[in-house]
Amino acid sequence: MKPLVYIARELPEEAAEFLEQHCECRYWQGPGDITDAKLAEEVGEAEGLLVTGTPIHEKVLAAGPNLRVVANLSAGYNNLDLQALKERRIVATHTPYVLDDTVADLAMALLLASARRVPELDRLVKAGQWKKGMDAELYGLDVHHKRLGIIGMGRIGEVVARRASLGFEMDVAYYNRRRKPEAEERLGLTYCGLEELLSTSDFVLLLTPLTPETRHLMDEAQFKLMKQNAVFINVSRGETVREEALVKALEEKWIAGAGLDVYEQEPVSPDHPLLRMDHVVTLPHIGSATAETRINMAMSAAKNLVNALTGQSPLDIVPELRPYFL
Ligand SMILES: NC(=O)C1=CN([C@@H]2O[C@H](COP(=O)(O)OP(=O)(O)OC[C@H]3O[C@@H](n4cnc5c(N)ncnc54)[C@H](O)[C@@H]3O)[C@@H](O)[C@H]2O)C=CC1
Ligand SMILES: O=C(O)C(=O)CO
Repeated sequence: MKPLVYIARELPEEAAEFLEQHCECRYWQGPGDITDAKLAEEVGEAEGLLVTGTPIHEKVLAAGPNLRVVANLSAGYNNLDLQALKERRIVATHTPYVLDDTVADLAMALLLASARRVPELDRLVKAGQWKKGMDAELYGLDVHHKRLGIIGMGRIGEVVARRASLGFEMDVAYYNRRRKPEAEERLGLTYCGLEELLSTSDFVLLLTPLTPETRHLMDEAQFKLMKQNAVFINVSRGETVREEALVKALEEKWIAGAGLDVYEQEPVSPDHPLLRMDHVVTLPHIGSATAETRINMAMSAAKNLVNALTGQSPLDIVPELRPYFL
């Protein structure tokens, strides 16, 4: 008999077909995105769950007595209560590596768009406001040969660093939980403390996971350290930044601008002050959202789910749970 799995989101055809071959699949039918409360109602006898971002905590796990695996269709897994999973001996997986290039491209796109004011000037042209001779107040900032400070030099951080260093000849500095001498050598990176990184970088890119240590890592004190002509880019999770502090930093011109893919509340409220600022580029959490990469991520999550249910070791067990399942 095939194991029963509950799929809490839409999947590309390839991944759905693969899962159907190996599992009996039940799907969330909507409306809208599933909530943790709804998931607790739906899980029933399922042995496996496939989710993106839905909070998975004790109440959800307790509602599914047969659960053996939670496959998270994303690289970040801050939606998972790891302690509850560990106590119930339920393995959890994520989808690293397959999205690194795509997310790094998006980080560079945000950096370039913010520095060269691409969305703002696009709006100006389309509004028929292009006058001959460009006002100096619309000039942007150079990217090439500037200093990029990356906070969180992991898989994606390294791919961004390669683009910035080799492509744009930027001077790349980084701050990380641990130093990476091999990457320093290969990519010409400079390691520095957080304060030094913030006070010397022209662009600051946040790329850490969301954890209790990184929650509100960027607060008033950190924005105050940044240079007045520096730009802040966030591609990690919204809650790594105290948004109120970012708004203040932008309103009071402690920094020159920001490029954001993620927010404390998603979708961000339409009346959020950040959306009224021309010097802020806002994207709707699309770091990995290309057709090709979303298929690869879905296949990765599906294979992890099937492996776990058929007694093979899943490839991408979240690091904190590996010691208990490998
Ligand atoms: N905007 C988007 O669509 C996407 C966002 N992400 C976010 O990016 C994050 C990073 O992804 P990866 O590079 O794959 O993860 P990773 O685990 O390879 O890298 C994270 C790095 O952050 C460092 N780090 C962790 N805590 C830290 C701390 N307190 N201080 C300094 N450094 C710390 C780690 O040592 C590691 O080097 C994900 O956890 C996710 O939240 C990932 C993919 C897409
Ligand atoms: O993978 C992730 O962590 C995302 O945020 C979406 O791709």
